[in-house]
Amino acid sequence: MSQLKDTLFRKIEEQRPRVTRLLKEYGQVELDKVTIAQAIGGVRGVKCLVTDISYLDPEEGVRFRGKTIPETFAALPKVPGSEYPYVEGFWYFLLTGEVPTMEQTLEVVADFQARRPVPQYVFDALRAMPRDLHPMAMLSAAIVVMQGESIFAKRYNEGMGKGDLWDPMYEDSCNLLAKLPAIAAYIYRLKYKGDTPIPSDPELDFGGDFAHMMGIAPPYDDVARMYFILHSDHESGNVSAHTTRLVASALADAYYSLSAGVNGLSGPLHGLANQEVLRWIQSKMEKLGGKLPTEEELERYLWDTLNSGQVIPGYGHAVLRRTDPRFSAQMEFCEKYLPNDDLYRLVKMLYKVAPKVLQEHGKARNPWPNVDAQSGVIQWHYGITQYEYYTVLFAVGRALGVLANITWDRALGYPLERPKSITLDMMEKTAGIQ
Ligand SMILES: CC(=O)SCCNC(=O)CCNC(=O)[C@H](O)C(C)(C)COP(=O)(O)OP(=O)(O)OC[C@H]1O[C@@H](n2cnc3c(N)ncnc32)[C@H](O)[C@@H]1OP(=O)(O)O
Ligand SMILES: O=C([O-])CC(=O)C(=O)O
Repeated sequence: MSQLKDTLFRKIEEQRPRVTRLLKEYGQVELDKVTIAQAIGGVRGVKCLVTDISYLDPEEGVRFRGKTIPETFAALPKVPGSEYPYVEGFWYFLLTGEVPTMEQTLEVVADFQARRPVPQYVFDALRAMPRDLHPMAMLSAAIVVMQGESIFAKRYNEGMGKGDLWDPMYEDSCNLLAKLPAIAAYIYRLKYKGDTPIPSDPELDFGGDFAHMMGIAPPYDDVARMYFILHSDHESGNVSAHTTRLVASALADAYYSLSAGVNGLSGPLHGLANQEVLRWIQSKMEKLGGKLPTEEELERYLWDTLNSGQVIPGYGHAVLRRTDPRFSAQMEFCEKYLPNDDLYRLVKMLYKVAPKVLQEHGKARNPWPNVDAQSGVIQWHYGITQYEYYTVLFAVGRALGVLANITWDRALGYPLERPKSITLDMMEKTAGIQ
């Protein structure tokens, strides 16, 4: 058994009695109450999910396994000559909560390299799709088309007991993760680079190989590592994480579950917002003949967008109540590597103007930027100007978090998710209206 799997199993055995005790001795303790506004309003704020992979504090932002973003970057082993950690070491950390040594990290790197080859039929399937299909639809289809590879589904059909299902879920998760960079890069080169895929370099790490297959020179390898880690997890109530987990709760395998989660990420209020930010900015610049808007022009554009009933993409959040630290982490990167980039200057101007406008508008509970307000700019700078592709990058990162979550869900024996619904009549009766 690998050191990662061994450590994971030890951690699982530590956590199982905690769940059993909570259920048996404290199962009736109330965690929360649900109001009518919450039931109608997307279950906002109701504490009814459990995960240890990450936690989102409204003021502080996300912590992965208890560590803030800067703490996470500082703690994990770095790729030699790079400023950012191995994605593989981060996977070890997300799964186990332990910071791996360099040796443990390199074991995962080698394990992922061995799992990396993508079945030819995935590429054939991608080639058979309409070339103008959205890259998120291509990614979701490429993931689900591999469902026949699922070890989880095989073991389940062979009658494997519930308590052991975490093992094939872990195996499927590692297999899927290791293949995602090649699939994502293939989609990019097929759609936007004249059908010129670049084969994987078996010596490279997850982020390095992705940059290589995209055909983009360093420091894009570090951009990829940073990007995948930043987008990985945001506790389990967000649409992509929750969808993945919900589907997996019916004991669907990782291929079905991740494909479903990727579909959820494709909504413009969720992961697609990063493409929308660029689309929104570009549309203004086109109207100005390619010029950057002034602060006044930008403010007017913000009001025009709001007055036409649309949202300002990249701003607001269902949980956060301050600037997203993932936005700040990317801003730090921009300050260092692309301080004079026009688009970055515009994003900074937007950061100055938009919160004021949103506050004055008075609807959004959080007028501050989220991760999506910043991430497209970096990609654009390194040549990925096809903004409809940005959510694919988000999805590769998000796979780390959601696959860690569903592995743990099976380890802790969490059951089928099935909240109760009521009718409007019943709700009115409860409210004393009828
Ligand atoms: C990775 C991620 O998923 S991060 C989020 C990415 N999404 C975006 O950036 C899209 C723009 N933002 C939004 O649409 C929202 O802020 C969401 C979807 C992220 C959160 O939604 P909610 O939790 O419902 O936010 P909130 O409680 O603040 O909403 C209250 C009102 O303010 C509006 N509002 C919230 N954010 C914005 C915004 N950026 N621009 C305009 N209006 C907004 C909501 O649409 C809602 O209006 P309504 O009462 O007419 O329905
Ligand atoms: O937490 C959320 O609801 C949305 C988000 O930022 C993410 O999933 O990364």
